[in-house]
Amino acid sequence: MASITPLNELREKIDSIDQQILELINLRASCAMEVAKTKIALGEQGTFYRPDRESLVLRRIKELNQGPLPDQTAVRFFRELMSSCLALEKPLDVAYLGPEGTFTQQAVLKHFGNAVKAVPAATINDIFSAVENGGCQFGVVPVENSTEGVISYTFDRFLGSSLNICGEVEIQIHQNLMGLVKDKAQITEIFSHQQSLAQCRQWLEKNFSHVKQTAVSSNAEAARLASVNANTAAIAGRPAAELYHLIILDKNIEDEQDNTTRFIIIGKQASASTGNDKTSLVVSTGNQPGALYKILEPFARFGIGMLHIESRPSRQGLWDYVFFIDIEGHSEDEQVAKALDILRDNVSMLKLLGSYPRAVL
Ligand SMILES: O=C(O)C(=O)C[C@]1(C(=O)O)C=C[C@@H](O)C=C1
Repeated sequence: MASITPLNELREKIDSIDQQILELINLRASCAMEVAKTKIALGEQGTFYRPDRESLVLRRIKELNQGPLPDQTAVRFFRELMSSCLALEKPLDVAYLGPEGTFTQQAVLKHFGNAVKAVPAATINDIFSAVENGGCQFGVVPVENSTEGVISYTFDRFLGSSLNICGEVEIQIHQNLMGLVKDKAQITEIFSHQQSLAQCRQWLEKNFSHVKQTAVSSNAEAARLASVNANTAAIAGRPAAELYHLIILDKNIEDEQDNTTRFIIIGKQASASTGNDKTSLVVSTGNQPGALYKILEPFARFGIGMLHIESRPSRQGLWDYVFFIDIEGHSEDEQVAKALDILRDNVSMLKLLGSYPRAVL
């Protein structure tokens, strides 16, 4: 039999490694506190959080990682470590679509780590307002879902806002049926957010075609309602079931297995170029001939990939539209800046919503 290392010997080794790790993470934390002093001395105390730097740190960890821990695990550790370092510099308040237990709250924690204070807001409008009036430094709002398409309210709210997009995060959405009763035959009403009901449309049709469906303000609110109304159920994420002590009756009931929601981080500050960014903008052309061509041509000319284009009513006149566009690159990158200069001349309105690092996690 091959010789094995005694357990106590291995545990002594682990204890010693843990001690070194602890010393090192505290060394890193002290360094971050020094960074804070430097930022204050430079008059940059308004921008302790640096999305560009964070994405560079996380990407570097991914490149450096030799395993056996998977890249995603290594990155998650450093995500938490940086989150705690930032909290020593300046604790962040981040508004999200509450109540507790929503997918937007998961998005906050995935993007910022657990050391931020996640502040629930009742509506997407309230998230924008909380950031605009300074109650929270940042907000996280959903923009599109791979099954159901764009969250139009977020786009519309951006039109009248001066906030910037300074990051993005994606969450794979798994929907679950949950309730107080184990017997599904007793369920007379199902609560969920309208987006989630839509993401489970076929499943509901197959399993609960005669049961009343009620759209409510969030999945977590649906779970709360199911916890206080007998013979009802909710469709929501796992954290909502835990929060409201509900039994998961069916899991992963979304119609599309890759069901993913993309969220953006909104704030007052801009993010510097990292070499792996996206830029979001909104343009209006009026009803001129070749309008769409005039939008697309500058990007084609400078070899800039267009990731998304979406038209929305401008709310300025009947059949007048604006285009929300995501492109590759940062507005300060040379080629992107050139394309934007030309685009500005081609359209009646161009508003940059922000350049931000691509999601790492
Ligand atoms: O480099 C900075 O500007 C820091 O404040 C340090 C640090 C980090 O812990 O690495 C912390 C917070 C910022 O969001 C980015 C990075």
